[in-house]
Amino acid sequence: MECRLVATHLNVQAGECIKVKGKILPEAKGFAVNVGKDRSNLVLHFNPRFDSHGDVNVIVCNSMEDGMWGTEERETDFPFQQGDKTEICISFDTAELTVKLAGDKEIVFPNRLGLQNIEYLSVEGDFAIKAIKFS
Ligand SMILES: C=CCO[C@@H]1O[C@H](CO)[C@@H](O[C@@H]2O[C@H](CO)[C@H](O)[C@H](OCc3cn(-c4n[nH]c(N)n4)nn3)[C@H]2O)[C@H](O)[C@H]1NC(C)=O
Repeated sequence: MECRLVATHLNVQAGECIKVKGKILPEAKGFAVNVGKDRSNLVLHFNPRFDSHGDVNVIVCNSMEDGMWGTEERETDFPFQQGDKTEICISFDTAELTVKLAGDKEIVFPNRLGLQNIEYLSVEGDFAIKAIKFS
């Protein structure tokens, strides 16, 4: 997937929120928002798939530790449409991450790495970023 943004040396604390706002491309196959310590240690790979890797309209969440993927968790309640504007808010504590989506939908994913702060953010794939907000 094409890398759209990489932010490093962040210091996002538990309870704070990372907001990613943008537009899903009209012919999107998928996009991903990754947060963690660095590119090889992701506490969350949040990957909506419209049609990629054999998945259609599925959100795949996973972690990565020392470059090795963990076990995927999949969500088929899919609140995204190709061509739409959308906003994703990621917050976390030492136990879990919460991803707030459109329509008051939430996805909770375990903080498998036990991270107490987030230093790394990347956005990949068919997504045109409008704004990134840390609050
Ligand atoms: C059925 C047997 C094989 O399982 C498939 O195995 C594929 C390869 O691992 C899985 O796709 C990967 O799933 C990952 C999340 O678990 C990622 O979405 C990965 O694509 C994005 C990606 C990121 N990165 C990456 N490397 N380093 C960093 N920071 N990012 N490398 N590839 C995808 O290529 C794919 O989701 C998985 N499918 C199932 C149903 O399990």
